[in-house]
Amino acid sequence: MAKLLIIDDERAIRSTLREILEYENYDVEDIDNGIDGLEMIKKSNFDLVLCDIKMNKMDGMEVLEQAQIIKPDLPFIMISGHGTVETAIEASKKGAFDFISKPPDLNRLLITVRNGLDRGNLVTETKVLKRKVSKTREILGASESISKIKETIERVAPTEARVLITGANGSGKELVARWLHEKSNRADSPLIEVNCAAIPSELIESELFGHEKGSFTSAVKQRIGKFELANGGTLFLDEIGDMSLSAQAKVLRALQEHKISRVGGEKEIEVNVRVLAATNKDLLKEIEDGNFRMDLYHRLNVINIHVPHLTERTDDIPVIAQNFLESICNDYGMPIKKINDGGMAALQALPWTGNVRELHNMIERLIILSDKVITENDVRAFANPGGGTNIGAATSTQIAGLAGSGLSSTFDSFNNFQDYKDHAEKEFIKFKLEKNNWNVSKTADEIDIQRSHLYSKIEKFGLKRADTP
Ligand SMILES: Nc1ncnc2c1ncn2[C@@H]1O[C@H](COP(=O)(O)OP(=O)(O)OP(=O)(O)O)[C@@H](O)[C@H]1O
Repeated sequence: MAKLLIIDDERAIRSTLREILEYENYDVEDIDNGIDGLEMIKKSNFDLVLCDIKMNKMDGMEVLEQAQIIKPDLPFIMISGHGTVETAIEASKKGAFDFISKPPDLNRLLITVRNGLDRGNLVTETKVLKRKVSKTREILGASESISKIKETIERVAPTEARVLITGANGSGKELVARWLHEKSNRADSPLIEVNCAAIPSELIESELFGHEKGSFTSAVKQRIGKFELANGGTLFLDEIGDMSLSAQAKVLRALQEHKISRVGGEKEIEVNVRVLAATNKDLLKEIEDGNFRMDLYHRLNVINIHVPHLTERTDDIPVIAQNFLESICNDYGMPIKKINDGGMAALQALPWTGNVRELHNMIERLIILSDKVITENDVRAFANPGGGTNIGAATSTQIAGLAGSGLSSTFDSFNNFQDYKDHAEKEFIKFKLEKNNWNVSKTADEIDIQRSHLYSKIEKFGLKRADTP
């Protein structure tokens, strides 16, 4: 039964409304002033409020305004004996659902209340649905390549085909995987993600297939692996190019036989899982170098979706940037800022080494640091300090300065480019980790790479906190 509150300082009006509404089976409470009315709104869950405009202690418009802060979705119907068009407009501008005049017309009152309640339900339902899909952001962009990707998703999602999603970091591979799952017949079952780069190679098999208690030193209790957890649904193997060869052999067997066994277990367990995989590596090159199994590659690569680099689809930047701008401003609860034409053109000209993820971070930075209108100067000034977007920022004088500052002897100690790059990368990561007290998430955010990548770099360079043995 819907719960209604009447706020009106005229006793006769309160009892008339109450009688009519209770007759229609609504649960009604009433109060003669706005201050107590607001207290009641705070404490109880009303579905709708009917509120007089002209009241002594607190004006109805003020009640409406304050109620909107406490319960922004609560529908308000304003009542007035002085029903003028102006008042109605003012009330609806402030967020009232509708307006009725005194003395209330029975039919109009009932229809307005019913509509108000319907609207309230719709708002709640929409919020619930939005929350449900919130992890799957719309794939923005209308470029030819993005339109083709969307078309392929529609076509391939409802099938059981395995899909290998390729593309650079932050280009949207995971988003594509999410949509393949959402639009599949498995959408009601789980989508389980495994970031193969984030898991040390000795633990990946246990992560994927689970383990029996006591199967290795730290296996203190039985563990269910991701293949089993994804049963009936989809398993997304992200960064598959970083998976160890022994784990690859086991994944291959699971794909061929639809069976797995837990580490240290004898039993074979049947699994019904659709596998999607993603990588930023060139798997054919990895095969050539002996790091990836050819047979697994063919199993995974039934359909290939390649997500191009953002610089190959700069036409999409305005639409993505505008969407990010609105959603971030909304999240911060601030008025939506604007990007002027110069600012947008400057965004389109950046190198976007971190792709759409970097664009998102950049827009967030611009919202925080710029004034109402984001200009070309703002884009230049706040281009990513940690990533590669600041290309051109180091002047020739600065470079000359570096050469004269003793760095030239450092350069000299490296014979090849790769060694120097590794050294520079290692020192940079070490510096940032130490600066952030080895908070990996914070460091990953600051230097604009995925946490999983940071973990694999830490492993690759054998980095350790100064205080660990
Ligand atoms: N076309 C797009 N429209 C809207 N948002 C996008 C789009 N492409 C990517 N994003 C957003 O950019 C961020 C990075 O995307 P995602 O995680 O899918 O990239 P990825 O290629 O899987 O990255 P990585 O290789 O680093 O794991 C996410 O927040 C994602 O929602």
